Amino acid sequence: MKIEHAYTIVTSPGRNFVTLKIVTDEGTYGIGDATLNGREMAVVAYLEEHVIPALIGRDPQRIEDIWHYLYRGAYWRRGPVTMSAIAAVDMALWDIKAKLAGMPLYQLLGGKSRDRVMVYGHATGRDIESCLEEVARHVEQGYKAVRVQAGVPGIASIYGVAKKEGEPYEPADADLPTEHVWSTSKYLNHVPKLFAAVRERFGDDLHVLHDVHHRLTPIEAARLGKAVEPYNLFWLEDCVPAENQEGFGLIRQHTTTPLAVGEVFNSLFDAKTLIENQWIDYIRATLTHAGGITHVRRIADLAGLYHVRTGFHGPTDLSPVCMGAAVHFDTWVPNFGIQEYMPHTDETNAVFPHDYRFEAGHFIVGETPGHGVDIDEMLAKQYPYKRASLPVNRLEDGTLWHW
Ligand SMILES: O=C(O)C(=O)C[C@H](O)[C@H](O)CO
Ligand SMILES: [Mg+2]
Repeated sequence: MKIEHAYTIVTSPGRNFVTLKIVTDEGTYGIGDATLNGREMAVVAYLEEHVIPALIGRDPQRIEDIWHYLYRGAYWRRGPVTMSAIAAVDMALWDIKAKLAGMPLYQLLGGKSRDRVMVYGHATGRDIESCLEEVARHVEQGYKAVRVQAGVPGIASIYGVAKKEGEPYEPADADLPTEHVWSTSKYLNHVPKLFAAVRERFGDDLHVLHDVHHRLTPIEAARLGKAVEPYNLFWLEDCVPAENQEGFGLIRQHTTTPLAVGEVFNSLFDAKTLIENQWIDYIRATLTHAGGITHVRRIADLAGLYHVRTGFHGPTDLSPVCMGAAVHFDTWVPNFGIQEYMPHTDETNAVFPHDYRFEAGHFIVGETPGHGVDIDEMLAKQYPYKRASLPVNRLEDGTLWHW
C-alpha cells in the first residue's frame, strides 16, 4: 500500500482550521488537524512545500518510521510549525491504520481504560456575579468540572472573558493583534475573591479550574497558589511562562494547589524537567501541537512514571479532528486526568461530522473505525480563510508582557 496523494484543506466556519488529508492507492483516507492558531498558513506552507512531496509513495502503515523521517529528516528539530505539521500526518496515518483494521482508534492504542472521559467547560463573565451564572449554567448542563475566568476591576480586557456578555469567547479577534493592558496586582487581589464566591455558591463537590495564561512570575504564582488553597482547585494552569522549567520548582515549594502546564509545548523535551522533578500534576501538551499520537504517547508514558496525569488542551482553535483523536487517546491513556472542552459552533460541527458525544459532563468515544471524524470538503469551501491574530498584553506603563 502506498500514499497516493495528500493535500491541505483550509476552512473558516467561524474560525480558521487547517486539515491534512492523506489518500492511499487503495482508496482509504485519513485526516489530521494542523491548526496553529494565528499562524495557520505557516503550517500549510510547511506541509505543502516540505512534507507532502516527501510522503508520496511511502507505506502509510509505517507510522513510526514516517514520524522519525519527518522529525529527524528536517534536521531542524521541534518548534510548533514543524510539530503541528508532523502531528497532522501522524493523526491521519493512525486514522488510516484504524480504518484498515476496522477498529476505533482506542482499540489500536490498547483498548479502553475507562468508559467515559471527564471534561471541563469554560465559565466566563465580566464580573463575579455573571461568572457565577455561567458556572450555574454549566452545572445544569451536567458538567462536573468548570474553568472559571472573570473580569477584573480596573482591567478592561482580559484573557478568557468575552467582550460582550453571553457571547462565546474567541481570543483571535482581529486581523492583527489587539492590545490589552495588564495589571498583576489587580489580578492577584481579585482571583481569591472569585473562588471564595464560587465555593460559597456551589459547595465543595464541583471541580473548579483556573487559567493564569502565563502572566505571573514564579513568586507571584506561589502567592496565588497559596491564596486559593482554601478553595481546593482542580488545577491552576500556566501560572508562569514555562520556558524556564526550574521556575516551577519555586512555585511547588510554596503551594499544594495542583499545577497544569503545557498547551504551548510541542515536544517531550519541553516537559521533561517538569515531569521528572514532579513539579507539575497535569500535562496539557496536545496531539495537534506536540507531534501527534506517536509523540504525545511518549510524553504521557513518561508522565505516568511520576504521577503526572493528562489534561489535554481543547479550545475551539483545535478542530474537531484533534478533539476526536483526543477522545480516543483519553479513553485509552492509563494516566488520564481531564479533557478541556470548548464546544465548536454548529457551522464547524457541520464541516467536521464526528461520532464522539457529550453526555453528563463527559465525552463518550465513538465506535466508527478510525478516529471517527470526517470533513465535508464541499461545505468547507464555503468558508474561506481570513487572517486572525491573538492579542498582546502590555503593562500599565506600556511594557510588552505575556498575554
Ligand atoms: O484553552 C486554553 O486553556 C487556552 O489557554 C486557550 C489558548 O489561549 C488558545 O488556544 C490560544 O490559541
Ligand atoms: Mg490555557
